[in-house]
Amino acid sequence: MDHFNYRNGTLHAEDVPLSEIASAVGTPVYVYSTATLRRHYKVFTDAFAGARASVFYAVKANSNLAVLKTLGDMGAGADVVSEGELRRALAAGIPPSRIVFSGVGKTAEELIFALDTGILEINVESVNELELLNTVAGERGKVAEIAIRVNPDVDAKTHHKISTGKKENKFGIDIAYALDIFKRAQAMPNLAPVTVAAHIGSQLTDLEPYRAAFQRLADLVRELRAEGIPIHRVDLGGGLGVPYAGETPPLPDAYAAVAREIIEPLDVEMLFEPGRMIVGNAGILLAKVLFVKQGESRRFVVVDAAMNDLIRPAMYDGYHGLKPVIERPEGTPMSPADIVGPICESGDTFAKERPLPLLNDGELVAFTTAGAYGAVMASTYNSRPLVPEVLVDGDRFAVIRPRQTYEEMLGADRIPDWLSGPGEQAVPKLAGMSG
Ligand SMILES: Cc1ncc(COP(=O)(O)O)c(C=O)c1O
Ligand SMILES: N[C@@H](CCCC[NH3+])C(=O)O
Repeated sequence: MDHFNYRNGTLHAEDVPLSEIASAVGTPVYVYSTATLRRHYKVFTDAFAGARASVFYAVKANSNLAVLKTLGDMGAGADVVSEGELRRALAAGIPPSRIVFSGVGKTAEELIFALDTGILEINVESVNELELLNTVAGERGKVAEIAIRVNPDVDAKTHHKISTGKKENKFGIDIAYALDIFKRAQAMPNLAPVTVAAHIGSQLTDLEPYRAAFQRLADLVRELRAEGIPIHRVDLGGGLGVPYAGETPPLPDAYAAVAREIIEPLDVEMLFEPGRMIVGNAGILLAKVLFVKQGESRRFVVVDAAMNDLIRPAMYDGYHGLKPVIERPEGTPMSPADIVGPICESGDTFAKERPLPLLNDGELVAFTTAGAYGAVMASTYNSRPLVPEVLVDGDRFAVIRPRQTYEEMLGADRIPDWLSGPGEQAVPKLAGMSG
């Protein structure tokens, strides 16, 4: 359930007409609903009521500070995957004790920053990382509590680009090596391996892969304990899917029931890292139709948003619903249309042959379920400035990230002296050219 609904014939975010946001901020613009954010966080945490469970929101899904603060104020922790995300979580007021650091390739600088910050734990994903962390922790006179992320070799049955728990994926330590590697970690003077972690993929719509993975983790915990390694937390990752196109992902209650059934008997604290499930439906991308172009065989609707603003359709063939901001009466005839952006690539297509009502030049449309992996994956490809983000709360809204200006975008580049010296022409020489 979200809070983007038609009221008086026009699409609203909570109590604010989207047309009002477009007039104030322009398009394209991401719009998020506080009520949906809060609702989804609550539904997820309620599913674990009475359990020893904590939620570490996966910052990568939407890292805007206002979004982090909204969730952090409700008690959410943060799962971060870079120093940048760690700094964001801290800036939003999330205490270090509620932060975990995942990721397959952390730098020494990032590990040091995490240690100095005193976060809850670092999720280690390779032997080399164990050694590096042991060294840097030793240099700082610390014993770091760590999780070891294992790869349980389970097929998450999701898009291959976002599946992370199969042997052929780069993530975690093969579960077959886990016992040995936990023992090595245990023997390192500056590490305390206390957590078994896994994350098998994103946008899961089936509980069975979770069941299989959790079972393997539970077996591993028993094995580790039998070897004297005192595991007291299990980090079960994130990945719960959302309905983009009529999928019926498991509800948090059903997901929680599986986790509780398999993990609770171990008497450990359960850590969860949901991202998309919390923010996906809490955001839309509001855009304007520039031109409707009738080709010989296709109707193209060219909008002012593009793949640089929302890359999911181009990258994962991701589906996002499209709603005209002005509601159409029931029974309005539909005909297929391709929704495309202005970028010079055919991949800049949001939807192909999507049944849609007639759309008019200049009218507003909303791409739905764009709160997760939308703004965070934006780029300035084709020198299109990053689009703004707006947060709605009831009948008020605030710009939580302004539109990048052309000055900011161009000002980030530097022209070296040798191109801009007096009397020189700023034409780079081809490699290998003399003179
Ligand atoms: C380690 C880790 N935790 C949590 C998540 C959050 O995933 P999702 O947004 O699918 O819940 C991800 C991304 O898939 C991840 O890599
Ligand atoms: N970016 C992906 C999800 C990646 C999950 C990262 N762990 C998507 O939009 O579906």
